[in-house]
Amino acid sequence: MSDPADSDLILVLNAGSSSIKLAVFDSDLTETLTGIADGIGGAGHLRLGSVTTAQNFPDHESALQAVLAGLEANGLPFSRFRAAAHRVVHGGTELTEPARVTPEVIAAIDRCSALAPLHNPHNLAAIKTLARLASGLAQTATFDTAFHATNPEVAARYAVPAGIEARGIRRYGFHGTSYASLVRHMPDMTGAALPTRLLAFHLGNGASVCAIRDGQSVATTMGYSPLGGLTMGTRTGEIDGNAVLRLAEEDGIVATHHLLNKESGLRGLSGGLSDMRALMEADTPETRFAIDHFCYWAIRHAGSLIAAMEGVDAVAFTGGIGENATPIRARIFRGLAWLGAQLNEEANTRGESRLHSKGSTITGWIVPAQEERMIAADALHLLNVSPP
Ligand SMILES: Nc1ncnc2c1ncn2[C@@H]1O[C@H](COP(=O)(O)OP(=O)(O)O)[C@@H](O)[C@H]1O
Ligand SMILES: CC(=O)OP(=O)(O)O
Ligand SMILES: [Mg+2]
Repeated sequence: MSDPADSDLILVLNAGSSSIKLAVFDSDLTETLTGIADGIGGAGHLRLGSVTTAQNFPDHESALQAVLAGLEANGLPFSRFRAAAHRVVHGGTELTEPARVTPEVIAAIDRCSALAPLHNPHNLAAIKTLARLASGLAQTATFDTAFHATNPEVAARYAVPAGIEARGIRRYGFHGTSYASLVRHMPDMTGAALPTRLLAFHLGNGASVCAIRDGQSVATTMGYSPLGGLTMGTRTGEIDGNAVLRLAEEDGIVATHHLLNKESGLRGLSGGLSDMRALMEADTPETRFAIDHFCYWAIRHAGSLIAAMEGVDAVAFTGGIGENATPIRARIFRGLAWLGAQLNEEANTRGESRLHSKGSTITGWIVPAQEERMIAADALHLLNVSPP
């Protein structure tokens, strides 16, 4: 047994569709290491701290094995960790709070796998692999859906009969870990209380917008799965159900699933590129249209969410695009000019956290996504409340 004083670190794992992000935190929530294994499914990379090596990752299992071997090589064997804390994308209606991983929680996550097919199976695989390789290690899970459990029923329900709703066909919403961390950290950043009506844009590969009233989610753009709402890197966003039915009938369910989740969105519109930085650099008519589509739908959905919270006091941008894609952020903020939003162009170009100009009736902010820190904080809370 290692000295418990040596095993005070939290390992956070965020297993996505093609990457596994990791972060290590100490008991003061200081981040001591970050890394990523990406390109899963082919030729990939493992980055730990500032060191990147090219590696082949045929599947998630091999990527996770490489992550764990890399941690060990960096003096971080399992015995140094107090817990492994996971981002789990879909918690359904059963898992609306962070949880210690137990056989019952694993079974509940499994039941949600069909609802988030690009994410949950990988989240679960990481949990099961760690349970096998480090059976004594405590594990916790933080659910992306949990933050939206406060949505009123009228926002969460689809207009389907009760029997269909009872089968779990409802709007859950995602990126909740990111929105929860935004709510927690924004007052420290701005030096003011959290705005009453906050419109938060999480713009990454997956993208969504959330209406946050008094710190609680009241509406969001994603629905039953992370496919709905905004135009995304490879996902359609909103699409008519009958169009989906026709595609499934003509092309089959597997091909339609792949099309909607992996070949659409920016990739579909641009003819191949899903990465916003690459799209901006390419600057062709197709990539320009794809970017127009992304911004138009972000603004149009924003209008719906603003109506749901009866106005807006502040706008926050987070995620890889929200934090870094200067012209995209500018277009979306300018898209709210009809409400009195005025961008400070220089501040936006410099990537400053405060984006609005003096006369703006709505404040605008960049708030870096801190999903991993949130997940580690949840784990520490769970461990301290109910130690193993
Ligand atoms: N400097 C940048 N300029 C424009 N886009 C950027 C920049 N940095 C990152 N991005 C974009 O952010 C997106 C990835 O966001 P991220 O939040 O990391 O995604 P995810 O966590 O969903 O995989 C990509 O489209 C990427 O091109
Ligand atoms: C829920 C979701 O879309 O997550 P990501 O943006 O990481 O793909
Ligand atoms: Mg993300």
